[in-house]
Amino acid sequence: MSKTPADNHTPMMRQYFGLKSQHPNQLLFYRMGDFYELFYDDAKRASQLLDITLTARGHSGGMPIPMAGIPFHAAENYIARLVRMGESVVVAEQTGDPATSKGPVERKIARIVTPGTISDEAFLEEKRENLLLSLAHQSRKGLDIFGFSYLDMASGRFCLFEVDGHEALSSELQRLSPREILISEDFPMRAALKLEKGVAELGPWHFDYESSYRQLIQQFNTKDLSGFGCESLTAAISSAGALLQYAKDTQRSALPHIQSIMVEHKDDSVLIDGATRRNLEIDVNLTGGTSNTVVEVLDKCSTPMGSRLLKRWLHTPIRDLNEIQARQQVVSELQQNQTYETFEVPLKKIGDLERILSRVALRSARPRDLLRLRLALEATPEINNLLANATSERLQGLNQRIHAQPTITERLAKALVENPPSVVRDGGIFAKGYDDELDELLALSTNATDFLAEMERSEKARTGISSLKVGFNRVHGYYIEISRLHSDQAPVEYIRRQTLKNAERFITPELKAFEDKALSAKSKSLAREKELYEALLEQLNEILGELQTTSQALAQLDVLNNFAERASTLSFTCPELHNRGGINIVGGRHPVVEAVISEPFVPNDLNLNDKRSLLMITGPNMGGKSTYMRQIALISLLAHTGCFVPAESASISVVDRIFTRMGSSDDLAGGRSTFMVEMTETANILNNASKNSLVLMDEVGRGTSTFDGLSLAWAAVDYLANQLKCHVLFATHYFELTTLADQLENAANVHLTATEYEDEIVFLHKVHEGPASQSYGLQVAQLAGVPRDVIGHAKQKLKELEVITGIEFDTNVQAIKTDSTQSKTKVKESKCDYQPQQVDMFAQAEQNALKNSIEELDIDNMTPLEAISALYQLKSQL
Ligand SMILES: Nc1ncnc2c1ncn2[C@@H]1O[C@H](COP(=O)(O)OP(=O)(O)OP(=O)(O)O)[C@@H](O)[C@H]1O
Repeated sequence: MSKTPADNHTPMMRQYFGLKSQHPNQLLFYRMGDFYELFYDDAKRASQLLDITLTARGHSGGMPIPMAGIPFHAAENYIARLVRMGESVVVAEQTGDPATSKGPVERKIARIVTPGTISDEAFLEEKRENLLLSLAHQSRKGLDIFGFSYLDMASGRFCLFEVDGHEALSSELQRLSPREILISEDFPMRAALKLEKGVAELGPWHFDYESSYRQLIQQFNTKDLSGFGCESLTAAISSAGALLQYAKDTQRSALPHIQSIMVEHKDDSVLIDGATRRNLEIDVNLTGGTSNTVVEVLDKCSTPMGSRLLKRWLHTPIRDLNEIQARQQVVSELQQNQTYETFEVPLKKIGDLERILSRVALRSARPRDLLRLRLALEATPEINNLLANATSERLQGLNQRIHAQPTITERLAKALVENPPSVVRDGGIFAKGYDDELDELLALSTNATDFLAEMERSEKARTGISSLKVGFNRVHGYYIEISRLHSDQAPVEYIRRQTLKNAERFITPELKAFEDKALSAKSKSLAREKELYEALLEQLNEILGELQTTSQALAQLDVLNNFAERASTLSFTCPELHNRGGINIVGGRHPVVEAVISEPFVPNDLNLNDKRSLLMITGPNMGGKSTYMRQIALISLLAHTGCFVPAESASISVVDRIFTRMGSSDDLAGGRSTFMVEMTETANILNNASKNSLVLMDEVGRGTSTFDGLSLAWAAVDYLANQLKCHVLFATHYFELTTLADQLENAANVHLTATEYEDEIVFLHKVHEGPASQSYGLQVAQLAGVPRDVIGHAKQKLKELEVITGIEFDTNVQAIKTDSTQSKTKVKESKCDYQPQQVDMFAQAEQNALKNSIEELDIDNMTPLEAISALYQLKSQL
């Protein structure tokens, strides 16, 4: 930014600084004729981000002005790119007339585009909600309380809730994955949030509780907030006030589509922390992409709003049995006779009704939005008809909420041309016959020549003057010209306008009226179209509430219909949900792995109950342990959304939380090593799991030394089984832990099988009772392409360890084939008898080394000093 005193700047730059000072953190697009120009730091930043030329526009205050320019017709494209990068853009338009302006043309901020407040279709991702989140912090009774409120501007969905603690804060941030976050400048956890892009820091007064409260009651036109059940959520209310004001400022209008505020109760949903959400790859895979995710397999919704609602359901599984069962009933009903197919066609016509309605409310809907709205409304009676025969209560309820709107549908059909333009500005929106005045104006501007020729013909006939002509000139406008010879025959109502050498020119009241109309017909028709358009929006806004209800019901119907289609296509079954404890699954499958692999997926059972609440899972590398555990979590998660599940049958007790501690990744940016991350996640589980939680832990303890790791894993299993008594699947390569499972009353061992057949190892991916026998680590390493020399060396080393420990290891590294289709009659399963190997092996090796060291000591020839130092050395080997 320029450091020169304002007085030294040109008047235009002074105007620029005036506008810029109101938006210091946003990129200011300053309109200059056919360009938007950015100056100083904004120019530098935009040129970097958009890869556009950084140049200079003259001097001001004695210094060159860095400038980057964008042609105005291409601006939307650049703005969209910037917003996607998390930037906010402020557009200043010329509002004065350059011809009459003294000094710089007047300019005003015309719009503000920020990542979290966009509603324009071009800027939005179809299947992703675009959330603006606001966060406020309070310390209450020594707890860190975080007030959340978030708004999906493109649908008007506005929610709030509170959580305590940092873990919950980051978990919620991950669940909501907002595009823009508002925090107070004094928000204490700014750094811990690790937020860089899309964070707007506002003055603390924006979060003032009293004014926030007022903001909210004004928005909803209520006396207080008790009707929304959020009176006690003071931190959340503070955040919501800041959010609402920010949203209004950016839209520069009221927000009529925000009609209510919803309180999220954490007890209503199955809590899923950030790590679990990542591990389960709900809509984002572990590498950050969207392929091979649950959503990819599950989303065949007919409308974008259905796709977005589906994601929301998957991220917020519910615990209310009645609600789950209501959804299940609908899925069953729609699945019968493939009823879902009949809904797909009309649902596809509904399109993105939800977002169109928001643009209607914000008065930013485009003519094509209205066309799509019309098509959507035209499809609703068909859906009503289909639902008329529904038997489930939920479907009947949805039918009542889907309001066909014959009056407005008819009006839209009459109003709009077949192919409306993309913007209102250029007109051409309304069909002939919709508005007489507009028709006339359009006829005037397009048929002026016809009108004049017709007038000339009729006037000639009426007056009998053959030399009569109707013409136009810029100075005098329209006229009737009669040659001097015949001018005295002009009818009395002809008013003389101009006398030429050989002719007289006249005007008539009719021609004058035509002139008035024709000259301004174009601008008048545009103005009339705008007027009609606004009236149409106004009329739509009068029934906005009903339209929103309709669109919400249609989105629900779409998701449930999609569940029915998926259940049929992918052979999912309806799970039984209850509160009796335990999880029983027969023939369960992993929905994503099943869809991806070319071989048939091997289904597996699960039986967890009070007497068997913890399963210790062992088995060879590549055996399918992680897949098995993840499939249990996913089946459980899907069941809590009302979706059917990939299993032959499933009976699942409602869980309060799903925890997973799987895979390993470090968090170098956050200053945490792999082991630290692993332990933080473990601590979170041990501190927060309850009897009703489902806990999946994979290879806990492997990130540190064998003994430390084993001891930690041992103690964790003991705590989970004895203290927490939750449902636990614990996969491990520490075979020692299988003895613990034998000792614990409510734990059992299961293992995944592999078998050797004709010098080949075949992974059967089948879960059996009892512990596994070996890891096949070297074989898997060879399969992974570890060089033969290294495998050979490893085999040798294993042999040496065998000699030291006296234990015989399996070094028979054969050619390995992962073929689960191998006929089981041909293969002989490896025995599953427990042979403690790994840890004992190291323990034995260390004991032997210590023994050798003692034996090597020549005590007779040692000085006392040498003896004591040898003793220290031995002790250090313990
Ligand atoms: N039930 C199954 N049916 C068919 N293929 C399966 C099954 N389970 C796993 N697989 C296949 O085996 C591969 C390895 O599975 P997974 O990663 O679950 O093994 P793991 O036992 O966890 O291995 P590691 O101990 O090395 O982590 C999967 O990528 C999948 O292709």
